[in-house]
Amino acid sequence: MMTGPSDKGASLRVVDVAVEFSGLRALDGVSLTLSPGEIVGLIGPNGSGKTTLINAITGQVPLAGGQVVLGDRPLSGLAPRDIALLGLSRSFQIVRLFNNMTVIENVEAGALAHGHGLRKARAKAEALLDEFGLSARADDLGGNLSYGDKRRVEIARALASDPAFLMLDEPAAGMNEAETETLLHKLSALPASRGLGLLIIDHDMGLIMRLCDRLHVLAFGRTIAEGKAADIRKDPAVIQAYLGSEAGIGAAHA
Ligand SMILES: Nc1ncnc2c1ncn2[C@@H]1O[C@H](COP(=O)(O)OP(=O)(O)OP(=O)(O)O)[C@@H](O)[C@H]1O
Repeated sequence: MMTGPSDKGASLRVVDVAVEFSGLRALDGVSLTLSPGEIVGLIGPNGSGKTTLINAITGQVPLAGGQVVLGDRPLSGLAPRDIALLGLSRSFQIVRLFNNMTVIENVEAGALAHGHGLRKARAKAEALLDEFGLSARADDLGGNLSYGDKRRVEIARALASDPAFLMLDEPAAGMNEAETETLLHKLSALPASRGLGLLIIDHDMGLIMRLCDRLHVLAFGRTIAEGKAADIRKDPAVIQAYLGSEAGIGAAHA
């Protein structure tokens, strides 16, 4: 079993990755590097392979080609739990909380799973609940929370393991404008305060454009563009993929 996080400062590299489902190529030749301290947005139309890429990085789906490397350590073939122990944490598009556990227990679970003792896990969970404005909900059952609160608990739980890299799958989905704005500020502070690299999928282009240092764009399982948000907005291949107009990128999912 793997123990301990990888070297802080190491980059996460996705190299020429392919994933297949019953012969369908969901990802084909995708390469991406995520470094500590940066926020990369992973965007693309529905079904373009964004969630599959996170699943491939975190070991939830096997690779049909290419590799994922953390520092100089290949992750391919490792179980999701071992990849998580190396410092890769994630949230899910459909929130996965323990509905019959309290909010603080849910967040503690993230720390306990990474080998922290009870006292340290509790202290970490309390600090994270405070950071994400969830302290008043600490003793509520996970299942009784609003959708936006569930998403924030899931992010807090993912952070409880002190990850080197955090991958968030549509963290703002279902949030109202005020909740999204608060989330934006919390997320934008993470790379500097914790030195982590953040990979984020979201259909809210306002959020993505403001939050991300760089964007990586998928369509039909392939990379069609990567670069700075301002350049991506004007990229003809991206405009074509998003309903055929530049306004479409901002308006289609805003
Ligand atoms: N477990 C699976 N089994 C079979 N096909 C799958 C599986 N997971 C994903 N796919 C297919 O792979 C393709 C990419 O799906 P994926 O969910 O990664 O796209 P996405 O870009 O995240 O989409 P969305 O924006 O709608 O969440 C789709 O055609 C999808 O139907």
